[in-house]
Amino acid sequence: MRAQPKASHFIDGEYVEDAAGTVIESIYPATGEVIARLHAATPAIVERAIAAARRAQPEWAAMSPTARGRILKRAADIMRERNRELSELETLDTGKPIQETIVADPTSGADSLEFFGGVAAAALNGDYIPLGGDFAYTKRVPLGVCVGIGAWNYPQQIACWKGAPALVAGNAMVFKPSENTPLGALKIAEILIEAGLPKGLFNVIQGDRSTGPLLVNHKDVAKVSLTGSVPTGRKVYEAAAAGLRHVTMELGGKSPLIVFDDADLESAIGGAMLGNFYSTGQVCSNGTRVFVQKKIKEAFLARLKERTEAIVIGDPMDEATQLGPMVSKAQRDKVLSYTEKGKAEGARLVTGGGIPNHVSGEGTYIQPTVFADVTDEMTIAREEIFGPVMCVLDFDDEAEVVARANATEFGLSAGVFTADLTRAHRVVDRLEAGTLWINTYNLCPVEIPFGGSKQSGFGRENSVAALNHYTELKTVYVGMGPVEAPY
Ligand SMILES: NC(=O)c1ccc[n+]([C@@H]2O[C@H](COP(=O)([O-])OP(=O)(O)OC[C@H]3O[C@@H](n4cnc5c(N)ncnc54)[C@H](O)[C@@H]3O)[C@@H](O)[C@H]2O)c1
Ligand SMILES: C[N+](C)(C)CC=O
Ligand SMILES: [K+]
Repeated sequence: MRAQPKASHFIDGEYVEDAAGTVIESIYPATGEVIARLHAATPAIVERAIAAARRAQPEWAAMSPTARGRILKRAADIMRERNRELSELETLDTGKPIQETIVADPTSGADSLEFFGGVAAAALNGDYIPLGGDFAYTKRVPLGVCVGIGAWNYPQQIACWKGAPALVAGNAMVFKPSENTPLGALKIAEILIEAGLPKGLFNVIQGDRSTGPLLVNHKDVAKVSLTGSVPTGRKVYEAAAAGLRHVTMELGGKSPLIVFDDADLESAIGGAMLGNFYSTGQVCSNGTRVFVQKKIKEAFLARLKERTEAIVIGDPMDEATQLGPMVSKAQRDKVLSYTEKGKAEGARLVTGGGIPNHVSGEGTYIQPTVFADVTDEMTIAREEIFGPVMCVLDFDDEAEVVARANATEFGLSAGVFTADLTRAHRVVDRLEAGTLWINTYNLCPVEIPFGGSKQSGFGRENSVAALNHYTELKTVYVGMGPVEAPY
């Protein structure tokens, strides 16, 4: 098997196997080939990982932030040196085209390690609070053992987006990747050790929805950060609440992307395509409800159809390929069931809607799909599809579109394309979402906070804001005079 790691788990600085765990296979979605066969963590493996994290954490927390950051920055450098190898692994594990992984996946992970490594020295300070003669100060202290649970769309990025802030703040982490994409996180764990991270601080264990609860319910776990769907988020939040554990929830969405008739048409279409077809539509923040103002609707659709039909679908390892397969057959079937629902509920199919002929076979390919004349009540306009399916809705005026854009339980992201900057800022101010874009879409550099509101979750990843979610404040009041008691 061409991507078989040394063993399933990485605990306390080394690869560990326990063949008693149920088998997890990583399948290369382009061909159906099994590229690695691993085992889910048994309860004994979970215990071992959490015990290792617990043992290693206090000494790590006692180091200076600068010293911790130096190790993360070294790991970032190693990731960049091995970008090709890591990108190929990410492509094998996810099916995403190498054209994307080579610029977006390990690179974004390295950005996170570099950013948190760099800001640590300045961003973990406390405050001094003068109180007349007395004073107080605050310390920003780590939480302890943190659990990270990942989705399958950005395996290496997710491992780093959770691992980097957790580690630099002085925590230890046990990370469980998605059972669909188990490989990338193991490489990150290896690289961190090579960069000088003491053993036990970043552990990776494999498993599925039955393994997750063993971590979330564990008495020694202080925090859980999940990237996943809303239903999983509810379960994990509930389990974490029983132990009063901290949580960060990066969940799903059905984000609006609003195109006003004064927008630059090519840019708006490009933004809408990136926000629906990148990573074969498997992006949480995608702008899947594209609201186009009526005057430009037909021009928008005609050009969108032309550009969509020119997308190169094929072998993900070919540099020319722009759209790879979906991560799994189950996910493709789910997406196809939505395209059928779209047709049945009366949406106009502009392009796509099925499986492309020239790359069929075992590969889980799907056509990039555009529906027009979508109405707010249709299933495809309400539920997260998580595939390359764009819904185009039309609107007359600003107040109407803002109300309709907000009429969803989700609140991850939103976008506005317009030449009128006053309107752009007014509209984003009214949109209910955690991350918003004006005249672009889906850009998530590490410098800016990312996360959702409403049912899309809470807590933020990236930027200095993420450190607040991996630390808590300790307040110290210092009395400087005699204690005056009334008795
Ligand atoms: N907001 C974000 O940053 C973001 C990023 C990527 C994906 N997503 C969302 O993730 C979803 C797709 O990913 P997915 O299908 O892997 O999601 P999922 O919810 O099925 O699984 C996510 C992870 O949770 C684990 N899990 C499942 N049930 C669990 C439980 N009861 N306790 C603990 N862990 C459990 C899974 O094994 C997996 O590792 C989409 O909804 C997408 O929008 C969100
Ligand atoms: C965070 N992001 C948008 C890169 C990937 C979410 O699925
Ligand atoms: K896979």
